[in-house]
Amino acid sequence: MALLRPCPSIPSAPLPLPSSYPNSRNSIFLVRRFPSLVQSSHCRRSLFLPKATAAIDSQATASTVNGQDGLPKLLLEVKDLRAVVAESKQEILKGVNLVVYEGEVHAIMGKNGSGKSTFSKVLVGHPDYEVTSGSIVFKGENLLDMEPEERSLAGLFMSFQSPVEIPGVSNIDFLNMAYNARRRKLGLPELGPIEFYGYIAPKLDLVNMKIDFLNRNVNEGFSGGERKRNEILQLAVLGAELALLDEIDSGLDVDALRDVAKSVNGLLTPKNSVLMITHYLRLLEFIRPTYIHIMDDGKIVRTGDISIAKVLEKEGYKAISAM
Ligand SMILES: Nc1ncnc2c1ncn2[C@@H]1O[C@H](COP(=O)(O)OP(=O)(O)OP(=O)(O)O)[C@@H](O)[C@H]1O
Repeated sequence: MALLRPCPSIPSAPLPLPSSYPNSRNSIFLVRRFPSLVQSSHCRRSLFLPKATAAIDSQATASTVNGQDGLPKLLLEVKDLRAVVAESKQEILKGVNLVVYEGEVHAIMGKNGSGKSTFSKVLVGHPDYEVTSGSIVFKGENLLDMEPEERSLAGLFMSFQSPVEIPGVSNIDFLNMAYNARRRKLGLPELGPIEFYGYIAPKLDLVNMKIDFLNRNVNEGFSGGERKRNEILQLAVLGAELALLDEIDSGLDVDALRDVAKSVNGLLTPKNSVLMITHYLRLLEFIRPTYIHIMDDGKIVRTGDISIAKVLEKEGYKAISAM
């Protein structure tokens, strides 16, 4: 809660979200992840000006990664990770091991219910799950010691399988606050609404989104494809070192899939990494993974290259277990 800032015009509690709201636990999680956003964005709602100004160059991503010896740096190391559903104590992750270096693209595939989404949610600190043993080290720091918001500020980004709506918070305010939270963490000055508009406007082209989406409330009334594009816009704005993309291909038509994949490829640099969850080869043909992992019953049971996905597409998971 270190970033919680007072806003004179609204009460200090986070936005009330109706308990019947679809994905309301995820919404609450989002609010917990960025407690400062919701409050501050109320203060700034009226400040958005629809005219572009000069683009502001972001230093947010570049300054946190180094690599003096020229070798790729270890970004994420997960060792024997076990996790249970917090409420029922049912074990979902049963000893996950994974190593991600900067510049790599990893894909996790696996049958429905094998634990893929749970794994990515545990990485970002979703409160539905408790880690019972194992370790997660991100950029040399113990991720399990960090609050969800700290993880995000440290450079971890997650796009949800079903991106949530945030009623009453405009997209541009949300993104401006999230971006400024990251800049504060990096010791950089915050961007005001006009400067931020200059920063974000060129990124809309990258995800092929119309400008009016910025003034709409976060994901409210967005189609499935628009939500996915909006997630990638968030990623483009925040510039994460490790992006966890959970089924960004689901519900996309073929053109939208190509657009979203192109946007993700446009964000890849030798210094950042992507961990994507998918069921389909078609995404992996657009975003070529360095490694493909197969998850089964809460563990990674196979790791290989694109040929694994090809076998899977043709012959199903039985063929993988026989390999
Ligand atoms: N919060 C929860 N409460 C109860 N059960 C849960 C919870 N989260 C996950 N599970 C269970 O854990 C198992 C793994 O779920 P998870 O969503 O991680 O699977 P997945 O591999 O991502 O599946 P899919 O491919 O269908 O998206 C499932 O049996 C699911 O029902």
